[in-house]
Amino acid sequence: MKLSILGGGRWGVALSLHLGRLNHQVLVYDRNQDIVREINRGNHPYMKDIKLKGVEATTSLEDIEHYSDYVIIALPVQAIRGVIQSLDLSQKMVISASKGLEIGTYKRVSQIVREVHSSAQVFSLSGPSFASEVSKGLPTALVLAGEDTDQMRKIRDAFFSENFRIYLSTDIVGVELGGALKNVVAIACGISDGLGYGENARASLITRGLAEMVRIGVKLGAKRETFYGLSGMGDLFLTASSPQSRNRTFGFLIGKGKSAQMAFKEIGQVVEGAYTVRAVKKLSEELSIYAPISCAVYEVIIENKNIQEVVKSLLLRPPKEEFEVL
Ligand SMILES: NC(=O)C1=CN([C@@H]2O[C@H](COP(=O)(O)OP(=O)(O)OC[C@H]3O[C@@H](n4cnc5c(N)ncnc54)[C@H](O)[C@@H]3O)[C@@H](O)[C@H]2O)C=CC1
Ligand SMILES: O=C(CO)COP(=O)(O)O
Repeated sequence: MKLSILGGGRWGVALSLHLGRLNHQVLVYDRNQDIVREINRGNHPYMKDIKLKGVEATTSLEDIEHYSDYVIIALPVQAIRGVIQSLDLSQKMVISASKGLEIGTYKRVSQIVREVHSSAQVFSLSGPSFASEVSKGLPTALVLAGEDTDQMRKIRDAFFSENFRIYLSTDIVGVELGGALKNVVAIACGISDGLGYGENARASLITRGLAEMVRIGVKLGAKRETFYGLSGMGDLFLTASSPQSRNRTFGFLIGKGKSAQMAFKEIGQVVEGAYTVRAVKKLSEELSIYAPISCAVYEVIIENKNIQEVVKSLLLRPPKEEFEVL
């Protein structure tokens, strides 16, 4: 199969290597000439010791348009609308592998794609999957969500390997929201770790953060159970507890006293939760969704409020009266 990938960052390249190993032909698009050159010369840091003939890269969106009916999106979410407006995706099968919400519109990636290209078929690939591990072919399990189950099976079969298990879901809302919302909770966990609050605090944030993700998700039309699977709890657990995560690291640096600007600079890669948090804050206000952890993250990284005071008011908020499962 031929597939194109929008985005030659860590995730786009890791996916291209996985697909290349399965003998698919892959064309990666990125605006950065240096990345495109590295991929074409086979000297990208992820390509050491891997020689694949079928993986190429381009800076031309026109090349992408003519290459394949299957287009994977692995761009930072805030860049997606701008890039796909310059492409005709109307007859394409679009697989979003990006995780986040668009600032301003609060839209999920599949909604952005459908808004720009109403007849495109859109799927979401999500779950616990650090790019560095996928690039090395280490075992990973993901969820592919969408509406057209025949097409989903076809994509699943093309991507599937013993080290890349794919489960299917028809709850694209829940799968996309799980991938987007967990990044904000991971920032909260990073802040807590950076402040030295310990593992009890982190476990509580993960668990109550999941409750918050469920509340937001259900209100937006997702199925509750989806958040207890790979694309929800699975990815939350990975991102919130691993030093490999950019979102957790971003929070960690802030907990250690750095400003958001300094933390962005130090990481030098996309930190999706730092954008998604703006959408979550607005959604929680407009839809009256109780999301104290995400709102605390917003106060620290966007409003620059005193971190100790934000944490204190988070911990001192009144106990919940109602009985809950979580
Ligand atoms: N890195 C990971 O482990 C995983 C990342 N993801 C998701 O994939 C998406 C991309 O993440 P990464 O690849 O890690 O980011 P990255 O920071 O490594 O790379 C982003 C790439 O996008 C390119 N780019 C940015 N704006 C562009 C534009 N307007 N036009 C063309 N190219 C543009 C940059 O040149 C860069 O190569 C994010 O939504 C992330 O949450 C999902 C699963 C795993
Ligand atoms: O989504 C990811 C792993 O599933 C990557 O998380 P980070 O963007 O925080 O590194």
